[in-house]
Amino acid sequence: MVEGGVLVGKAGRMGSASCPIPPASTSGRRTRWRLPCPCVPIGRTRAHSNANQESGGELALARIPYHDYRPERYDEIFRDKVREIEESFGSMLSGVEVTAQASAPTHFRLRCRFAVSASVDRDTGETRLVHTLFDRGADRVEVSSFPIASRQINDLMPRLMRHLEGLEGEAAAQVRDGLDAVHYLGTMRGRDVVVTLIYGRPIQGEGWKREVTKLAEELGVSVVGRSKGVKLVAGRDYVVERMAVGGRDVTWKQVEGSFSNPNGGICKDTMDHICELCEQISSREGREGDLLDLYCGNGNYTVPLSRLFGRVLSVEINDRLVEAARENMEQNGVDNVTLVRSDCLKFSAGLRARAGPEHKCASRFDFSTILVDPPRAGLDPNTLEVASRFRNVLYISCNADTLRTCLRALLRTHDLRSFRVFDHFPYTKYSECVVHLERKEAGGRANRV
Ligand SMILES: C[S@@+](CC[C@H](N)C(=O)[O-])C[C@H]1O[C@@H](n2cnc3c(N)ncnc32)[C@H](O)[C@@H]1O
Repeated sequence: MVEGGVLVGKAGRMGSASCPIPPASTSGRRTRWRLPCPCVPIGRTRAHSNANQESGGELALARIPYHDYRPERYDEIFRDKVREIEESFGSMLSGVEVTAQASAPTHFRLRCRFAVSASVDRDTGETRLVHTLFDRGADRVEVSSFPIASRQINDLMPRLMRHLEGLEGEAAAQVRDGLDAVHYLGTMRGRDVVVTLIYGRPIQGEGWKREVTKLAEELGVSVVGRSKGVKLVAGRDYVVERMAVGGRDVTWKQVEGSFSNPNGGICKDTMDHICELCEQISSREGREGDLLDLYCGNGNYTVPLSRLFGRVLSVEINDRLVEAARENMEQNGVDNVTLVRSDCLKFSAGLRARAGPEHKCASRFDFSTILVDPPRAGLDPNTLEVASRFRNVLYISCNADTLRTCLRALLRTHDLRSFRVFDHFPYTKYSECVVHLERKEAGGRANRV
């Protein structure tokens, strides 16, 4: 996957005992480079020297995500992934056709993280800044291009490094020195990008901002600087995504440093699919029930779904995401959503016990459907019990293992209606599964929570 990936040595700090390259002057133009540095110069890589043991580069690539990047075999890799998922769910899927949504095989990621390393060219002696990937304690692998990332990010990567290399004096001291890592957050359309520079030393407000503003203007991006306990912003600390979902335009803000879906195209496909399921639910039931929306993040699903339900109660724990969700509702003219900042574990415990402020809040709704999009750990027992009372359960899962456990529990009260696999994370073992379950005695029991 790491096209032209070159092993550049163990992650180390310049001047540290583990690093043989001193923080030396490289030329009159560039003075000191105070960066985490590679121990093995480009061109003399450990991968090459180990070539007789392992095929070049694979030793290190195996430890980083997406090591299985083979776009020419994408269809086959995805088919295998879907087959494995189907097999692992076994009889739970009986009577239901599993459908699958493939990703674009390249340029699908809208957020990426890299370490930054200094690398000395063996031939010219020039010090270059490079993006690297590594797992804790493992060798760093130089990334010369990153074809799983969007074209926009690929275009920015070398421009950012060349800009940083060219800094001198105060600008170099403020912006380049002590830079450990760089994160990119982009969008499907437009050129909205936030670049986050992560430092291993304190950054100072005015000086850093002055120098970084020039960089931001030249590259046409926003820049966030982070060091321990400090966050500085030149421009904006969010991007605005725009998409047509379920035939309507929606826009939403995705904040730097908080969760957003990495694969924009597949995120849109997932949204379209969930809107379709909800349209089927409301046309079948002939009424607009309410929606309980747990783990709502920045409200990217909430916005398009809000028009398909009478009212929506959405819960999210992260302050910044709740704030972004609030703005996203406003921006899209949504006025039937109640947003609650709360821990879903606590919220569900209150609903299960039918007591406390959570129960009081929820009892004002007439729910037909619950949508859950939890982290990899899946649903806790309280949420599972609460979900079992709903006529319709829509479960978005990024971990087939925890989904399997939860599905086993839910199938006691519900029938599986649909199961669709979305390849949010091509070339990894992970994918997103969207499952629709309907209560066995549908229409019989009210969904009072
Ligand atoms: C897989 S993300 C889904 C977010 C959103 N649906 C989206 O697609 O962007 C899971 C979300 O759950 C939130 N979260 C994690 N643990 C939580 C908890 N205990 N209570 C409430 N929200 C939680 C995270 O902040 C994150 O926004």
